Amino acid sequence: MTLRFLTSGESHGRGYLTVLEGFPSGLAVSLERLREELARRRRGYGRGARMGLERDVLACWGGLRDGFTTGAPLGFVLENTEWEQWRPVLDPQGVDPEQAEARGVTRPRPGHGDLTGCLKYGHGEARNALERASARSTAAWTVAGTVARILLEGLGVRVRGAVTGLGGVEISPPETEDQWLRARGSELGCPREEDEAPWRRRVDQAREGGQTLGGTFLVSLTGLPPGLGSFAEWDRRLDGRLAGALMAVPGIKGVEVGDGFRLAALEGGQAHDEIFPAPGGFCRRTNRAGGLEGGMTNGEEVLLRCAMKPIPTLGRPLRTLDLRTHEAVEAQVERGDVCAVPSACVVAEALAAWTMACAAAECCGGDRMEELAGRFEELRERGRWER
Ligand SMILES: Cc1cc2nc3c(=O)[nH]c(=O)nc-3n(C[C@H](O)[C@H](O)[C@H](O)COP(=O)(O)O)c2cc1C
Ligand SMILES: C=C(O[C@@H]1CC(C(=O)O)=C[C@@H](OP(=O)(O)O)[C@H]1O)C(=O)O
Repeated sequence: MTLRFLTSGESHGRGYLTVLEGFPSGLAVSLERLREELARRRRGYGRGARMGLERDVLACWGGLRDGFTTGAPLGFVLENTEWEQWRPVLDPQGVDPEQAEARGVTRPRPGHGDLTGCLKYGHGEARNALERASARSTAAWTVAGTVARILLEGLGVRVRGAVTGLGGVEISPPETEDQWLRARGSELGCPREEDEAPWRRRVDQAREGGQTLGGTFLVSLTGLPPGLGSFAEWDRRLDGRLAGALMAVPGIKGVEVGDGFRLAALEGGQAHDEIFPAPGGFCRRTNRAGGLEGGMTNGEEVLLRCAMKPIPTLGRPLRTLDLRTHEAVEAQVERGDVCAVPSACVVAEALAAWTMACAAAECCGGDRMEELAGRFEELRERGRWER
């Protein structure tokens, strides 16, 4: 069994549809929980005006009855509350030509999908491209990922995230459970209060200069048994699948597993996590591998670090070409975010959860949650190896 999801929708369109398939019956899914993660995804000092104007209005279309999955495909609708204003520009059956022209984007923004989207799909201006390239779609992904996260929680697996750098101001990763918890609730995704003020100053400084920022964040998954994923084929390797999922978050340019790039400079004797006997089994004293060896979970914490590039829409625009006149111009200035790293972290948590839930479902199968949970527990037992 595998899980899959598809979405349809545009950034300023009517909203997003998300259809999820392959979930077992009997999983308790609370819409409030989905709304909580959607609210987290909107967070962040440095997000633009739109976050204040709009709400994520979520409804379930199918697959849930009285709070439990039935085994049927799950459908969710996320309405865009600004749709009526945009209808003349984006109506599926007849737009107002004047309004569509006025909202055309002919000066593509370097760093966004505008130019290549036009070339690829044959559009004369970038409205169609940016509507689907926009990270607004990550709200729909967050819905799917949160259902996966709820499934993982039912198996005793936890997913956490924390921001570790904004605009070059790096901080140390969370060290305690309280710091992870603080990061979860903080609008900056920040594990420690004292680290927030320098980040806010950095965002203010960028905004005043018409600039934007990127940053770094961590995603952690704990409570995993050894043996999810496989080395049997390249596309079953879980490190590749997780990195691919996180790399798909708009703006992410780097993903590191465990000590990642730092391992390259070490000798083997310093780089690997030695295995020691422990009462009833074995243990590790380090986790440089980030919980993944041979394309499989090894039972340690899975730790992934992502780097996000600065937002491409700048108040002080970059040089580009006009798609109609081919003259050198400045890129289109749209309202936008100065920094979206804390939001991207929530999306990455959701996609990491999705990928891990797929691996769990593939490994343990089952039409009912109790079957999946039972087999997952067997895997855990096996992994204990009398630990
Ligand atoms: C939550 C979130 C919000 C974003 N907000 C904006 C924005 O307001 N303006 C913008 O130009 N890019 C924004 N981006 C980044 C673009 O979506 C991204 O840079 C673009 O899709 C190209 O990324 P890629 O080259 O990694 O695919 C945002 C990204 C995320 C994850
Ligand atoms: C709407 C969201 O993010 C949007 C992602 C985005 C982009 O270009 O990726 C551009 C901005 O939209 P607009 O140009 O309409 O202001 C963000 O607000 C969201 O996260 O819900």
